Order: sequence, then structure tokens, then C-alpha cells
Amino acid sequence: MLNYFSLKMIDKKNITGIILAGGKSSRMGTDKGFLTLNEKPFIQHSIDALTPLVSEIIIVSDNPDYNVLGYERVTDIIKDAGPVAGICSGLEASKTDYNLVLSCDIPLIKTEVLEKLIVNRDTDADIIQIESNGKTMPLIALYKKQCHIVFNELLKKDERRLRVAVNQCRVKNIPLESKDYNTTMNVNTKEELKQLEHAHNH
Ligand SMILES: Nc1nc2c(ncn2[C@@H]2O[C@H](COP(=O)(O)OP(=O)(O)OP(=O)(O)O)[C@@H](O)[C@H]2O)c(=O)[nH]1
Repeated sequence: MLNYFSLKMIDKKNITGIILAGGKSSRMGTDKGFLTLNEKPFIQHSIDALTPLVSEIIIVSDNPDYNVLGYERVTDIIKDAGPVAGICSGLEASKTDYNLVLSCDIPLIKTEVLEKLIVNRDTDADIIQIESNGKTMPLIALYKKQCHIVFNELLKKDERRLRVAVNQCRVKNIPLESKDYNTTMNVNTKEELKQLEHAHNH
């Protein structure tokens, strides 16, 4: 639960939420942000988890259908170049030093998990990312705006691998307790969608 004291420590004015909702969705075949869980679009689950923590939300996608949600939408600085370009586009558009970056395919994500990134921020790390069951999650992470400079340089050299880009920055991992592992489940295929619905219902 978010409590009064932890909420007081979070200065929402200094944090922007950036949701990546581009890409090809080649494994799923349809835009993942508009899949639903409990009749709510996946992207709305990301928005709802971010809202208590951020002053602004930016959706990074070339798909104008996302405009219906009423948030600022920016397009990718390089089309179809993957999450590095998506993050870069969001960071360039952001007006704040700290930015919570989320993918749009993690509908079990919770504010309480994202809050751990914020309360653990320190001046040395450029990226603070969740570690869930031993796996680091650069798409559930807090980025300093300045990361766009490094990411841009890599894109110019045609380096598009997100893990390579992240490792060029100063990174801190925040391991989750096992009870929270489910909150980071992402969905790439119809089979994974069934597994997620099962995890949600049990
Ligand atoms: N803005 C933007 N977001 C992206 C891009 N590629 C992936 N994403 C987002 O990054 C997250 C993880 O995406 P992946 O599942 O790795 O890739 P995908 O292209 O959506 O799906 P696959 O084609 O099946 O790999 C999702 O939220 C995607 O919407 C991109 O080029 N631009």
C-alpha cells in the first residue's frame, strides 16, 4: 500500500510517465495496448499504475488510435527501430529529469512496484530497473532524461539492442519479493495471454 509518508516523499512534478506502445506486435498479431484484461485495455492498466506517481503521461506510438485516451502522444524518432528509439522519443519529449518508462503489455503492474523505483532513486544511477525473479526489466524502469543522449548516439551507430543501451548507462537493479513477480508478467503471444489471465484469476 502507498502510505501517507511515502506519497509525501514523491514529488510528482519531477516525474513523467512514458508508455511504449509501438513496435510490430508480430507475435501477437494485434496491437498489444488494446488487448483487454477485466474489460480494460492493457495500456490503461499501465496508465492507472503510473497516475499516482507522475505529473504527466506520454504515449510513444505511431498509432493515432491511442489519442482517444487523452494523453500526449509522440511518434518514434526512427520508425520501427524498437524500444531504444521509443524510449529516446519519450525522453526527448519529457520536461522532467526523472521518467518512469513502462511497456504497454504488463497489465498486472502495480503502483506499489513502481514506487520502489522512485524511493530508491539516487544521484549516481541513470537507470533504475526492476529485477523480477532474476530477470532485469528495462521496460519497468526509471530513466534520467539525459539517457537520451547515449541512446541517440547508439542509434546513430545502428545499435538497437535495449540491453546493450542500458549497460552503457549507470544502472541500479531493484529486486522484487517473490510475491510481486506476477506484476511484471508481459504478454507476447496468445498463449501468454491465457497464462496471464490464469495468474490473475488465481
Ligand atoms: N514506441 C515504440 N515502442 C516499441 C517499439 N518496439 C517495441 N515497443 C514496445 O516495447 C514493448 C515491448 O515490445 P516487444 O514485445 O519486445 O516487441 P513488439 O514489437 O511489441 O512485439 P514483437 O514483434 O512480437 O517482438 C511494448 O510495449 C511495445 O509496444 C518501437 O519501435 N517503438
